[in-house]
Amino acid sequence: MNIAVLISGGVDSAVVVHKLVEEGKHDLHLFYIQIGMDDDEGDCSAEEDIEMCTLIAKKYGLPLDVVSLHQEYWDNVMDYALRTVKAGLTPNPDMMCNLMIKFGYFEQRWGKDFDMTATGHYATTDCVGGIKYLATAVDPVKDQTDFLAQITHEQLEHVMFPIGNLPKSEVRRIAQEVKMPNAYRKDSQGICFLGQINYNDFIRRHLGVKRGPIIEIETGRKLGEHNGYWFHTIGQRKGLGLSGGPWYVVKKNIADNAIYVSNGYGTAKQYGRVLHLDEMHFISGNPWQGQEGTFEITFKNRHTPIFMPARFTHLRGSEWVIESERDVQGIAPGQFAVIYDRNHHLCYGSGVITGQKI
Ligand SMILES: Nc1ncnc2c1ncn2[C@@H]1O[C@H](COP(=O)(O)OP(=O)(O)OP(=O)(O)O)[C@@H](O)[C@H]1O
Repeated sequence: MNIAVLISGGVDSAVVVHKLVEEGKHDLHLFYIQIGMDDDEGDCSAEEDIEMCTLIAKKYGLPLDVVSLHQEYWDNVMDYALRTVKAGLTPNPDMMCNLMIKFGYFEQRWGKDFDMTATGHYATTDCVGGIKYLATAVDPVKDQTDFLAQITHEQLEHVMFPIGNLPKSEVRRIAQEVKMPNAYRKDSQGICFLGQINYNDFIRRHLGVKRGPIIEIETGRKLGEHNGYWFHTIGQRKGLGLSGGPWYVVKKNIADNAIYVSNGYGTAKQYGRVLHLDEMHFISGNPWQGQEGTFEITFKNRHTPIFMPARFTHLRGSEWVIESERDVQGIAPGQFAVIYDRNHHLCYGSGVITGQKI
């Protein structure tokens, strides 16, 4: 098979290369996607990544192309992130990055010329009734299906995740055993390609600062001031600068730039059980097509190893409702809720959270 391998300079995608080479039956072509910062400052982390990718390509005698999707990234992913926070909602840039960059523009320009594209995402695929589904990784802590749940079926058909069936510890062990140049490199952190930049700095640069009140929701008492509702997300605790905490953001009022908070770890205002979804996207089609009623699922509304059991009901069009069996912390409109089967093996897709009723 002719395979395009997306490598980042990190250990996961390096082990993907090793595993595919080991299979001994593929022609591999490595690609590094360059994004760069939004100003034209040099990007040292990219230089280091490219150096690492070059060493990996040399080690296995494989071709490596460094391709740029700089403009596409800023025009799509970051524009989406800014529009979403400006509307008072919570974005998920990683989700959009996979949909639009790694499996979007990359596929259209380069991936399409190969039989398959391989990445180091922690995810798997499974075939049920002749249909390919996205499925969870064996390592629940590393599972990244919640960042992949917007991809299309066409994209899924063309992608493979060669390390999704390995625990992270095993991936590291392989990297050390084969003396991969990055075997001891730290895992990347942060949003997608933006590992190195501070997200708050980015928002500040584009949306500026606008002082507004922080109000205790139960009493209406003003407790302090914030620098703009766009810096705060429902369910968030950090960065409020209030004493006598913990304080959690439980509501935002965009019109008057007010943030509402509630005190204490167990504050009821922080939790909900009902999540309304719109724009529900099923990667491999609606698994309950033609069936009426309520379906048993598990779901996530944030990047966490915990899958929450729930019931899932179709309302109308692309609107669905999740009724969680347990309290859900920080239900943030704009975020995606990712839907899995009851055993959290198959990932069916995701929808955008529009609101909640407690
Ligand atoms: N700059 C890039 N160029 C090409 N592919 C990339 C790039 N960044 C990430 N990828 C691909 O997407 C996968 C998941 O990216 P993520 O940012 O989650 O990295 P990760 O899980 O730390 O993996 P790695 O250890 O390979 O960096 C990577 O394993 C790689 O296949």
